[in-house]
Amino acid sequence: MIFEILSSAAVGGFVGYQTLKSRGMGDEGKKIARIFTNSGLTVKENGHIKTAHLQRSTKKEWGVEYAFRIPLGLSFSDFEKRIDNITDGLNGTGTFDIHQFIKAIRKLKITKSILDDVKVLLANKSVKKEVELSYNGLLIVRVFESTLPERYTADQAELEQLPAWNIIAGRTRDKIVLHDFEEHSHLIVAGSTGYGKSVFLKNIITTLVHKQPKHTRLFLMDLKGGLTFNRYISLEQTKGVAKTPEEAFEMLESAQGLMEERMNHLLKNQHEDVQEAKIKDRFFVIIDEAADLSDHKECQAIIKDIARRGRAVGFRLVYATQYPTNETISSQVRQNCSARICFRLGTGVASRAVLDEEGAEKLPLIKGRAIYKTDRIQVIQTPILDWTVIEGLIKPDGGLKNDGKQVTARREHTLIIEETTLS
Ligand SMILES: Nc1ncnc2c1ncn2[C@@H]1O[C@H](COP(=O)(O)OP(=O)(O)OP(=O)(O)O)[C@@H](O)[C@H]1O
Repeated sequence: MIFEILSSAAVGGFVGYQTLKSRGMGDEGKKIARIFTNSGLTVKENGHIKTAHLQRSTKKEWGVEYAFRIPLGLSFSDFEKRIDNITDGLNGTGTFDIHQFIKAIRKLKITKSILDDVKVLLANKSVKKEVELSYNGLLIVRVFESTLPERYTADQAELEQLPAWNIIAGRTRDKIVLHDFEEHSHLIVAGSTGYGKSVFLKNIITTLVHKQPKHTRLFLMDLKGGLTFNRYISLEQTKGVAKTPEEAFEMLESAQGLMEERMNHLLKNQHEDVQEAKIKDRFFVIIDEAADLSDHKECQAIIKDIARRGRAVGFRLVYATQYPTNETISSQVRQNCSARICFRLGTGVASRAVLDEEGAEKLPLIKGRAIYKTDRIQVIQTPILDWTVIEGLIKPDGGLKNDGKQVTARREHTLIIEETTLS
């Protein structure tokens, strides 16, 4: 089950116009307990009806965190199922803050559209708070005063601070979430068309190339025609860009050959993995629209092999698709991808094919809004890297702005696979 769930109803609300003053923290805590009781989250003990008991409430920058003790006989998932009751209860008319509303009205500029602006304020006056639930021995209810941003533009300073082999997965309301390719070697990226998969893949490539120019090696496969990776073709880190299943097969065979070579090297030197062997190079096999390879048995066999054996030898698989099903994402790939990033999907069935649970179909219609799943689940806004930022990191002609490296000449053919040495 999803540990943290956002109330999509609250997205887009005029959250800036309300504060906790409408109800004190104590009142709100009691109100949440009442919502629990009224929505049936109770047990009967010694003739008394009991629900979760409020242990503490803590004011945070982003809102208030409440910790409840769950009574024996109820579980976290019982409460999770009532997320909508909690959210709706907190956003009912009872939370309407007249003072804040008047303040908001005063802030309005007197223009022709003032009547419309007031209507919007009225329509949104009770759509304010977002709620997340999690469990750490206590039931944690986080009530947010601010919504997730609808756009998050990562800047160069943020990229510079990233630890090695980390990329920015996105941001929540209160923090930036990183994806660490050393910890979670393989990643599934899924989502309906137009919600941000390609932008996310570019974010991965740009960050890796910028941060680890000497040690990043890229096998790029774009079965949608090659446009996604167009600007990366000439990078010296790019070992090739495949655009058809045939080219992808050739590239995958080459990647598998290198993987085998590394495996033998580690075996010969009695190392368990690249970290222990202090081998710095990492090979990223990035496939955009991987569903187009799902019928290609030979490609599938190699992809599964990379997913299964790649981690120890420094191979990282990024498997992106807009058509997630049990057929397009094989069970071997799913089992070996300990991280998944899932943009909005059309159905709960599709969501289950990526996340092993529903949830992606309930994400709001916001580009870049995604569920990031590792050992926990977080709803994030993925970064959008402006081309000006990318071009600040990667020269337009394909060379890198790193260490005064030589600019690699643009290649004639897209599929060029080079030999490499262990380092
Ligand atoms: N993180 C983001 N934040 C804000 N807007 C975004 C974000 N990611 C993508 N977008 C917007 O959505 C558009 C489509 O994104 P993108 O090309 O990544 O979609 P896609 O999922 O790869 O779609 P397709 O599968 O059809 O290629 C982008 O051009 C951009 O305007």
